[in-house]
Amino acid sequence: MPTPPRGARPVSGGTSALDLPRTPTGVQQVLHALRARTPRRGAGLPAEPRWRSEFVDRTAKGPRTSLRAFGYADAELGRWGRRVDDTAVAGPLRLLTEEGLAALTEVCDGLERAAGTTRFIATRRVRGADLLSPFINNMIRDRVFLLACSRLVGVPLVPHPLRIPTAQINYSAGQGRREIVRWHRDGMDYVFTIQLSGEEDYEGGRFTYFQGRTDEFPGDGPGDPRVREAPCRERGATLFLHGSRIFHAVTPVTDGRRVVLVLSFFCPYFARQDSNTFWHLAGDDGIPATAVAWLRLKWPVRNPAVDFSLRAGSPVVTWADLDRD
Ligand SMILES: O=C(O)CCC(=O)C(=O)O
Ligand SMILES: [Fe+2]
Repeated sequence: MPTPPRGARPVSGGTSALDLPRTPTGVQQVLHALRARTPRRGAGLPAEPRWRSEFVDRTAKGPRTSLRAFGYADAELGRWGRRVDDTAVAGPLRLLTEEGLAALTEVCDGLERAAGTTRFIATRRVRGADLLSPFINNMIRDRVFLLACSRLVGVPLVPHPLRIPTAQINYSAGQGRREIVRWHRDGMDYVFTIQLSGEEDYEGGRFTYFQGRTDEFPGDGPGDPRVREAPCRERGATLFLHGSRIFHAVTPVTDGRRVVLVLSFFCPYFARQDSNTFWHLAGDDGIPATAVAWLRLKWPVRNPAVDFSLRAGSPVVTWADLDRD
């Protein structure tokens, strides 16, 4: 059995996490795509603070677990020369300073009024938050921020060129509807979550993942010891997950309010391995918006680092940039 990442512990409540529903597949997934609409663009959003590069904590460091510990074989890992794409989980850690975190929280609170629901994976959320917020846009396209993220994962990262799923804010409240994140794996390979509320703000809402290969999920069924909780309930806690290779879910928020920013990145050098499928994306955003984004992702390139950075509206990040100055 693979060893749990440092700091991870079996999910509290034991078997209950595996009872969460799973994201629809097959015909149900196509039905979601037909019903989904392009995310709304809200007018009249509140003024927000300005992003500053100094908000990045350049000393950010934290525990790291390899995809091998999830049962993936060497031959299944992406490679570019001697570099290997093998980070499964990194963190939790703090990526932003206290001041940066306060500013980001203010921005995401202000965007809540633009939140919609699709019930495909998560309930209430804002997709394409960087298309609404100059702060989030400048943050995820800031070279200092991108270098910090790239170094934590060990591969060059730029914002995902699909754009709509690049920056997403999940809001869950303990009243009324049962707000959960179903068991799923992301279409995205490189996903960071930043907690914008702390454990004092809500009950439940535990980030849960399956420490095994995706084709082994749901493993031995309820009570599988590979279902683990990531210890990231502190405000500001940032967790990297190789989203497409790890099943994960969030248990229901039963009281209070939980807000999480989910950022998806892309490694230009591994563009061919990008795990998104058309229908997974269309289930969230509808077919017309996905068709346009899909072309942006799949059109052939000459220099991956340069071309995909242009497509993502980002500064270029190369392998050489991973080595500290
Ligand atoms: O809300 C969270 O903590 C993570 C949600 C998630 O996995 C997702 O939106 O893909
Ligand atoms: Fe996810």
